[in-house]
Amino acid sequence: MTVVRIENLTKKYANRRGVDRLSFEVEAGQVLGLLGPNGSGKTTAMKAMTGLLKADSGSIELLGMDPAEELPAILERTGCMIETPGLYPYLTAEQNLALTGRFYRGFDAKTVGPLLERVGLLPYRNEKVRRFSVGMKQRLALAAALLPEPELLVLDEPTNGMDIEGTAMFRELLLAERERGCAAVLSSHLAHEMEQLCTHVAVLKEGVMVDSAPVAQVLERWGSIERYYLDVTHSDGREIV
Ligand SMILES: Nc1ncnc2c1ncn2[C@@H]1O[C@H](COP(=O)(O)OP(=O)(O)OP(=O)(O)O)[C@@H](O)[C@H]1O
Repeated sequence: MTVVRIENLTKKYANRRGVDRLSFEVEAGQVLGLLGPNGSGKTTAMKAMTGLLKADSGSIELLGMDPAEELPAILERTGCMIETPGLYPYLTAEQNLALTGRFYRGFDAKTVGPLLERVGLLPYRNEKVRRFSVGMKQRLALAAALLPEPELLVLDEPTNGMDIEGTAMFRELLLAERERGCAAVLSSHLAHEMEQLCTHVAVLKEGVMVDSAPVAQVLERWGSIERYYLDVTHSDGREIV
């Protein structure tokens, strides 16, 4: 099943930066990694595809639906973690998840404890989020994204600020979600992490997708995502490594 179908997605800010005619598809059980230098348009692409930003043109289909018409139905089945996590600082970790969970039909409050355990926050469940570190907030935002048992995850630099245990936890968790048939789009600057998590990668440069490929093919031809990335982003012949 095709979970994400994006065609010619364009979103330009007033300063003409943004993304230009992006096209990609993600099937159930696939994880697409967006790579690209700072400011290349990864966050903009993720915001535009999930309706956080209104696209200028192009077509977006998520879970077989058009977000312009059926955004609530899509969000019911989607977990998002884009830029600053939308957490309530004066509530505890547990209260945050219980409150966010109420937005999802069929939410069972009994799932909150196991979810906090999955992201390693069970010992902190009764602490207010305003005292959390950056990595702890990322862990909680990840738990919130998993609340709806998503069929689609959209994660912008999810391991930013996470410690080594956190990144290992994230890897196990995403691989389990992938195994379950969940589709994901994620961005990261960690090429090695992408190799472990993604089935496909796409490289953005100045708002344009300059290349995309299945990870297996990248590893076969380039040996690593880092080499592939450096090759396609510096294809003007300059030596970089
Ligand atoms: N609200 C905004 N108004 C104007 N320009 C913006 C806005 N948000 C982003 N941009 C510009 O759009 C371009 C793409 O930004 P975006 O945040 O999507 O990049 P990114 O690939 O996610 O970067 P990073 O790797 O640093 O997170 C950049 O040139 C940025 O300066």
